[in-house]
Amino acid sequence: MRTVNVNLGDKSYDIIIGHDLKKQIVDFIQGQKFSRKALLITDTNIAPLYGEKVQAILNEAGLDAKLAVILAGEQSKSLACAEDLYTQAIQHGLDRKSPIIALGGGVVGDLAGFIAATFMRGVPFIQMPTSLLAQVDSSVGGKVAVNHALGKNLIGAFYQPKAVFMDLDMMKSLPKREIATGLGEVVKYGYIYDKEFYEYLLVHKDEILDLKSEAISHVIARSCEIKADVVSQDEKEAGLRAILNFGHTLAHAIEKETQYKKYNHGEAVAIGMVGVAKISNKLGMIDEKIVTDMEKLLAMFNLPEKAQDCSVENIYADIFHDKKTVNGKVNWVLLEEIGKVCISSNVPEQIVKEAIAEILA
Ligand SMILES: NC(=O)c1ccc[n+]([C@@H]2O[C@H](COP(=O)([O-])OP(=O)(O)OC[C@H]3O[C@@H](n4cnc5c(N)ncnc54)[C@H](O)[C@@H]3O)[C@@H](O)[C@H]2O)c1
Ligand SMILES: O=C(O)C(=O)C[C@@H](O)[C@H](O)[C@H](O)COP(=O)(O)O
Ligand SMILES: [Zn+2]
Repeated sequence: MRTVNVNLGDKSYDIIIGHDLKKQIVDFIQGQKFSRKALLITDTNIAPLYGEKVQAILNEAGLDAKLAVILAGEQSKSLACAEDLYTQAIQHGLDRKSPIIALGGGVVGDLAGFIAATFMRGVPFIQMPTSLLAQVDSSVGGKVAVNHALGKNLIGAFYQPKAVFMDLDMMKSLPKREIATGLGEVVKYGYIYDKEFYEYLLVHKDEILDLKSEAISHVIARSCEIKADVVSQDEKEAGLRAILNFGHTLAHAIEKETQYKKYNHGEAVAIGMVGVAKISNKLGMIDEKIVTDMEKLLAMFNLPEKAQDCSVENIYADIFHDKKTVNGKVNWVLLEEIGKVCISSNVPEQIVKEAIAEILA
């Protein structure tokens, strides 16, 4: 078992990574002053696999947790779905000290966290991520949100969980495509922060894809350490935290333009990273070889480098809804070298449009 701490003063919390975390979960909950009524939010794929098992653990810890099951998929990250969950929380009798527990991938985590942040102006929140993407990224750092028709994650908050419990055994039921999507965010950490980690990914790619225990737990723990390190320095994205958005300006536009159906988030991030690497190359910041090596690494992890069914004009229009856009200027996270990025709002329109054209199939 490994523990990574997210150091945020009185909002600090632990990420517990391991197998069979029943004891850790029970001990943690019994050490809190939670009310008995709780809401365990999960989705239609995860409920039959782990819903009752986790409900029983919560019960053993003294909670009366109602299992609330949302439809699996990005479409559920909506205000309509949030409204239904508020109703279930009220009907089950939750109060201000009642915990909300997210058992699922990033969709469940972002949505449940949004409910926890807003229900009764904020109730305790616990993350139990079940997808690789959620374990390496979305369950850590406190970004919670739902989507708006005009863009991704536009309605949300920064709301930290009280604890994150990652059961590595849950990875066994994860479809292969979801492993790849998680690896999209993992690759991101190498490029933005840690060249050694990037090299580890290259050397150990087969063990990672086969979910070999040592390799996958290192990948998850190192990803959490990097994210915790960044978030601890800049919880609310005043500056540094924007590096975690590497590739996301284009990714979110691609997801929206394809109605969140064609590309998973991590796949869109892969394409978006190629896009910003191309922009960085066109600006003379990096050699073309870094871009082609990135394409090769992503392909090794079964990730796409080009997006279908999008137009340059639509993607270009969407990027202005990005949360890093200020006064009509997009703040781009650009690559300086492997392991180092910088932020720049000074990228000519022509270069952006050329790069977008090159990542569209
Ligand atoms: N808050 C953040 O910091 C942050 C970071 C990255 C991504 N995100 C968000 O996360 C979402 C993507 O997360 P995701 O990739 O986990 O998607 P997801 O939640 O849709 O999960 C992917 C699929 O895998 C299934 N699944 C999850 N765990 C499983 C398991 N153990 N066994 C079998 N099936 C399982 C789900 O039911 C779903 O069908 C996006 O909305 C993205 O914007 C948020
Ligand atoms: O935690 C962060 O900060 C991130 O940017 C992590 C991203 O992987 C994640 O997709 C995030 O939700 C995107 O943030 P947003 O502010 O662009 O919605
Ligand atoms: Zn992301």
